[in-house]
Amino acid sequence: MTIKIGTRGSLLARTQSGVIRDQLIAAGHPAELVIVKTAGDLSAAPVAEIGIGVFTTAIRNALHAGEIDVAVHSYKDLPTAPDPVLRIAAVPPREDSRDALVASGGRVLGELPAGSTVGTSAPRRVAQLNALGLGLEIRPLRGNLDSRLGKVASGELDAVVVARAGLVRIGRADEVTEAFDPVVLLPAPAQGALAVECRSDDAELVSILAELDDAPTRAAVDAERAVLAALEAGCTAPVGAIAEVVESIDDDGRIFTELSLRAAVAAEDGSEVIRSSVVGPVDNAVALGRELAAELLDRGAAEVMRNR
Ligand SMILES: NCc1[nH]cc(CCC(=O)O)c1CC(=O)O
Repeated sequence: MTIKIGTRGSLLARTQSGVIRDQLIAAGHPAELVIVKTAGDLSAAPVAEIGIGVFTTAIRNALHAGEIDVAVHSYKDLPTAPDPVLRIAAVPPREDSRDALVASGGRVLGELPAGSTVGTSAPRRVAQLNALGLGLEIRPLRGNLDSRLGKVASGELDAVVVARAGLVRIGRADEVTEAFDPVVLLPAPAQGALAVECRSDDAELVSILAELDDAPTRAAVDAERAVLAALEAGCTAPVGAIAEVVESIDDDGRIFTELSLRAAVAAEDGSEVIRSSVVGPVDNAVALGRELAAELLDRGAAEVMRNR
């Protein structure tokens, strides 16, 4: 039986699903891509208007209906609420999680004069860019990566901000003029990671896909998404989070691994940013995320997010 992998039709989606297909084939499991159209492909409206799950609902429906066996999602596009009959059977090793600037003339952010136009529709990016106080003119931006980059090439915009992982996957990482340190721009929870999903009752596929799982990546995205879920915020919320498995040394000089998690909530006009961080056991990722969210809420995160 050939494993049917459902994917969106964009170059990015086909490329990242193609990598999973090739890995399955290499492991001796015949597999093929099936293109599924999603609401996010049919509308150019901002994601905040079309709603959470615009890129993933149609693909999940195809999985429910048995039209496909596996779905490959950009993890950050998935709603935080788990699907009762589906399972994320693998989270492969993460690509670069950082946001990236693509500016004309090879410029970095600090070289853009006040009044420069920067395209992005993600409230999280808008909020954090505004908070830098550089006087940038933020312009709405949607569509596939190719058309976004085209707006810089054509001179319509001075720059755009996109996920670096997307450009790496489609072979255009060389167009990045600055990759933002998370201190400047905290990425979306799970940015740069993939979620490989199948029906939970498909035991054979669950175990085949488990081979593609990367435990440190899974721990990191679990923590980041726990922050988002506990803030009751979706993928369009002005919430950034990044977790990394780091090495620490205990009192006896022994090296051990821990999960380091940072998160930020920002008002869309950039007037307020609340940041916090926590370090804890890798096997406690979700609890760590909830702990950090509770601290952000204590410090007024709900108020800041409402201020949009
Ligand atoms: N919201 C759309 C989306 N979903 C995943 C990626 C990029 C790849 C990734 O983060 O894994 C993008 C584009 C972007 O944010 O620039």
